Amino acid sequence: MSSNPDMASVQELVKSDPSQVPGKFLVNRNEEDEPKSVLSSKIPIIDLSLLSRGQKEELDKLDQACKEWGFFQVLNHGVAAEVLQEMKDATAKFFQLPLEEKNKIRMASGGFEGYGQVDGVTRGETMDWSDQLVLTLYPAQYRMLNSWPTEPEGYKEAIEAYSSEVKRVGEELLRSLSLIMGMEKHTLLELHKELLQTLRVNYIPPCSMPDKVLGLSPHSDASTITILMQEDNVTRLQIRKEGEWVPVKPIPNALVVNVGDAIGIWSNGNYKSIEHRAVANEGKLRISYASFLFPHVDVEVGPFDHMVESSRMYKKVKYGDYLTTALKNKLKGKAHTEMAKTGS
Ligand SMILES: O=C(O)CCC(=O)C(=O)O
Ligand SMILES: [Fe+2]
Repeated sequence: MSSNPDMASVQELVKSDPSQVPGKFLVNRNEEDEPKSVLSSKIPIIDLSLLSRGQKEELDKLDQACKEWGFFQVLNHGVAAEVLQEMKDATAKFFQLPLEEKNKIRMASGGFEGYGQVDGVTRGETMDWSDQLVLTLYPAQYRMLNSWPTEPEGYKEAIEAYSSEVKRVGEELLRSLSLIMGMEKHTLLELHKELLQTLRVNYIPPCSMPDKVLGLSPHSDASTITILMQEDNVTRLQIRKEGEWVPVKPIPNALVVNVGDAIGIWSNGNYKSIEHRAVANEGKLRISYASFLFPHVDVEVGPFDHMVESSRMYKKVKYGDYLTTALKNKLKGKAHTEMAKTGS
């Protein structure tokens, strides 16, 4: 992801002329590409409090969810509703600030943090119908504080409060994942050397031609896991299940979790890091909050021997190299995963 400082934000574009959709945003979407909602209600729901107690049935459910879906919604995660709400309220206020104000923390060209857009046009690709705010949260010493919003008042604190809760939930999930992957509770976390956490806020404005654009192009996440907060009552996230797009209907106060590529590789593909995308809609703005948890760049990620049944689907890759490839291939389906495949 890189950002062109001269490019107006999608939000500004809509503000100046809601009927206008420049060609660089137009994508070809055909009939098969349209979502089928029949499977929506089947997306697994996991109770974190049961996982934390080590309840066998819930762990089995998590195992199934990772194998069959790679996506699940988490309830009883213990994050206070106010913490979620304050994050949403402060973020809404941030995006309402004038462009000059948001531009104070504009993502540098070729950089990854701050306020900006996913710019694919320079690579001959279409652009996503969204603006972003990207920040590194943990380890705290990696924070680039000059990319952090100084307004609205209390936003930094809201981000911090929300993210420290996401970290707790993430670590809890990684302990359960470690168990269902046949290891000690702490093994997976230890393998990370350092657990990194980045936040991407996705701002998808309404669009007069919602079927002709994508809020976020199809991609799988390069992370270990991703923890996503959606808005209630706005369904925009779709996940690819057996070739079909399945909408993920928000459950109030639930967190959506997906298996990222690192777990996909460690589990030799037993756990699915699946493609997902976000669509726009004519009437309503939608903001989402994706927290990516991932290992230190020096960590070698390869299939665990005990999870390889017949053939090894992936080779060992240095996570930093993998991440760089993923960032360069930004949101191009699963193209970036090729580098870790055996035979590549
Ligand atoms: O907006 C969403 O629901 C999905 C966000 C996402 O996939 C991402 O930021 O990687
Ligand atoms: Fe994603």
